[in-house]
Amino acid sequence: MIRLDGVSKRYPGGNEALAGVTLHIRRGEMAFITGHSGAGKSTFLRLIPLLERPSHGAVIIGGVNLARLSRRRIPHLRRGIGMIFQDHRLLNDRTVFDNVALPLVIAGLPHRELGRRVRAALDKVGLLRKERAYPVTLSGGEQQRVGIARAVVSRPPVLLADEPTGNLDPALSEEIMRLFEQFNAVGVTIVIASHDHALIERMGHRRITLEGGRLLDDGDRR
Ligand SMILES: Nc1ncnc2c1ncn2[C@@H]1O[C@H](COP(=O)(O)OP(=O)(O)OP(=O)(O)O)[C@@H](O)[C@H]1O
Repeated sequence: MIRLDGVSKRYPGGNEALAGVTLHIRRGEMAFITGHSGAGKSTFLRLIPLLERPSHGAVIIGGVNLARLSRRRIPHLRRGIGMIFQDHRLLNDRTVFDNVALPLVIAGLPHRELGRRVRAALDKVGLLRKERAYPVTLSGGEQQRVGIARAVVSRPPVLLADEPTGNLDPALSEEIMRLFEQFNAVGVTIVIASHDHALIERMGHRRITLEGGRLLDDGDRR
């Protein structure tokens, strides 16, 4: 599903953020990317929806080498990938409903269908009763769950999360991770960058460790 073949990434004027990374995350898998600050975790995630391009090597998503993807196919690639960020990036002047609806509005979904889909996504993250609330009135855990609802509302087959629990206490962090597991249980491929070793250990999924941009350890046991 997500294949990296000898991928290196050097930012202009910067050092090597990724160096010779080769790995395969299968369809329906749930994997954690871990490593110290600056190890290359965010860079790894950003290559998948083509927010960055590798300096060397190939990124292959669903059998498609992204280097050969035409510019007009990029929106299609991105529609298939839900992204979740540590700071959740919600629009504070819009309600929870409107935040979650945004990807569907951009995709031009008919209004009636939109309400049904937004409420289904809010229901999955347990926030149906908050649809009229504004993000600032919610707790940190609730805001993150709105971010997750927004990421899953168009039912993408892939979810990428960059430090989704970075601002949350241990109990809320575990709750968010269990939510990801529920999406994984219905077949969504999930990749989560996190430095919360204790939590990752408890979750017991594949753990991919980067160090200075290199693949230090790949917990792929298959
Ligand atoms: N846009 C950029 N321009 C230049 N250098 C960058 C850019 N983004 C990242 N880097 C550098 O690439 C390296 C890897 O960064 P990256 O953000 O991928 O690491 P990370 O493991 O996600 O770190 P953190 O846990 O702190 O977010 C770092 O040395 C960083 O400074």
